[in-house]
Amino acid sequence: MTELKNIRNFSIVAHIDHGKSTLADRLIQLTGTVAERDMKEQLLDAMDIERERGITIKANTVRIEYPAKDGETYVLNLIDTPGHVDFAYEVSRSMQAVEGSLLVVDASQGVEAQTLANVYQAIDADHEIVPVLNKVDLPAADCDRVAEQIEDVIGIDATDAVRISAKTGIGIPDVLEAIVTRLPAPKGDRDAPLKAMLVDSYYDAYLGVVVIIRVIDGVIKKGDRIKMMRTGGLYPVDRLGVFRPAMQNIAELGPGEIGFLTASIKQVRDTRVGDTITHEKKGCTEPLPGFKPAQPVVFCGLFPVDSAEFEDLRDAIEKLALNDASFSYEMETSAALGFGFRCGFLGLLHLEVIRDRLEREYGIDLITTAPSVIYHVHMKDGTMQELHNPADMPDLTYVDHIEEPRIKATILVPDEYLGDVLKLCQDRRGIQQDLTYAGTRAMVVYDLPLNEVVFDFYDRLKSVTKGYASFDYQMIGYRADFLVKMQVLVNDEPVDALSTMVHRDRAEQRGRAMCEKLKELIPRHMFKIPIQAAIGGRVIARETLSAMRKDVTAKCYGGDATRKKKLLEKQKAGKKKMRQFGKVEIPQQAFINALKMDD
Ligand SMILES: Nc1nc2c(ncn2[C@@H]2O[C@H](COP(=O)(O)OP(=O)(O)OP(=O)(O)O)[C@@H](O)[C@H]2O)c(=O)[nH]1
Repeated sequence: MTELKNIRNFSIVAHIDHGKSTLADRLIQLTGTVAERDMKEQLLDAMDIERERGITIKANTVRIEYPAKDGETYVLNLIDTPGHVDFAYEVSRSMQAVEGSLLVVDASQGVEAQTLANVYQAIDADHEIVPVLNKVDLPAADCDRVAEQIEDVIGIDATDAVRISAKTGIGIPDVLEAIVTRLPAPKGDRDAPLKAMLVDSYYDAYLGVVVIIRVIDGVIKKGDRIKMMRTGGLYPVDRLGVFRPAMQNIAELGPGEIGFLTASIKQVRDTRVGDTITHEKKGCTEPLPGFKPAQPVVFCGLFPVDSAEFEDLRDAIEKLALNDASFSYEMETSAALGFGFRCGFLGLLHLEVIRDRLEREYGIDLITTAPSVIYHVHMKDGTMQELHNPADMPDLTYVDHIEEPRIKATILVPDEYLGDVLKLCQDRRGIQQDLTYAGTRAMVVYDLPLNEVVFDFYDRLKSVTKGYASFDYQMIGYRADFLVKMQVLVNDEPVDALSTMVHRDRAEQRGRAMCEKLKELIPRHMFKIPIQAAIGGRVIARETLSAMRKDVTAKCYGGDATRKKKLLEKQKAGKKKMRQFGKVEIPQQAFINALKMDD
């Protein structure tokens, strides 16, 4: 066990491509955690395993031993954090598990959108922050300007920013010294009852569920019987260890330490990020504050393009769910799409990640239906139903009112794009709460319906701001509004998968846009296809996709007029038949693209 004063726990925050992974590799290499000649092999190994098992190894924590200039040897624990708003809760938990952050900024680029979102999380967690200017080897690097920018925009002192090149190795020893001298040691009480935070967990094919923990107080040993305070689960600790970065067993973990345990836990679902782990007997009484169970907020249907692949899809979804507690699913059938699953996600990125993995790793072509949020449908008899799928909307005569989830969205944007951002938020039924400036960046806070954000808000925001806006949100609760279910009828048949909930005032506009889009997206058939949007029984928008005309008379060179007429009549009858029974083929991308609004 390491003494508290010789431990430093930290994370690295950075914008994509600013060099976070390269720096982490360098730190590991320089401290001999991995012998030089093993370096490549080690990293490759991990990737192979990842590929082989078809899972992402989530545990990106590593323990480094560093003999500092003061003659003492320090244990440095690095925790990697996911970098997207969907995982904001996971990020905030990992941030709680460490005392400091390295803020890596590319000295040739400067502070960018994600730098801000991530660094504010670190500030919220009361971290000591060491700014690191990376890529000083590049001719375009301008450390003084970027240091000034960090001070202006983020408001932290950057006079002592460490200047490095993670690529060539310049300055890496200074980073290690800065970690030891500028970040605080953790606090904790060895003699208090065990209190540890569950930071993360993942499924390993050989070891089962591996749980990453940060010990706050007390000591955990192999063989101890532990209790998860939120879920109530009781387990004996089979194995205790640290990542260096390969797994290494260890006899005990004390206050301030970060490591992993395995305890015959069957599924990742049985572990909850942010839970408090203590001893079954003589445990601590108060769990750690701030625990929030992962709650899916965005739902959509996933259907196989080829219905024969339904069983494969089921297998794949079950496998993914084992490793992801925040993802939920249940079977669903749709008249248009057959058998599939209604799945719940933490947000849109999460949805995309899962969909991508199903397609790429499991080779299943999918139809994704319109994402939806959970509505609260208040019935006239005083009861409330949660609506996850617009297709399940109860009969309106029994409905009193409908509430929708709202979010508080914080957007940081260079001021030249502010106008576009305000317009976008306004278009999405946003209510402005705040507008302030930090340097040349504006920070706007909006109260927005989640419904208006789940679809393509983030894409639109990125496109109107050329990628310079950062966006973060939190749920703030439910509020009633005039919401209706809009159905889409293709060839007079309602297509459930295209049903959406919309605000009544926007329904016509949305309906029209959707019908126009579908007209472009559905290929012509041999018959005429009406495409309609309707609320209840009332059609509010309509387009007609004209038929592909097959000229049956073309073959009758000359010939007499009656024969031509006969043939045309036959064709008409045939068309009628098809119109009646005809099945319209709606291409896969139509389900998603029809909903993209061009504002
Ligand atoms: N010239 C130069 N290139 C660097 C330096 N550090 C990193 N790079 C390069 O920058 C690119 C991004 O580096 P990564 O370490 O993958 O960045 P990251 O922040 O981890 O990016 P993500 O993993 O995508 O979040 C890579 O091509 C690196 O080789 C540096 O000091 N100098």
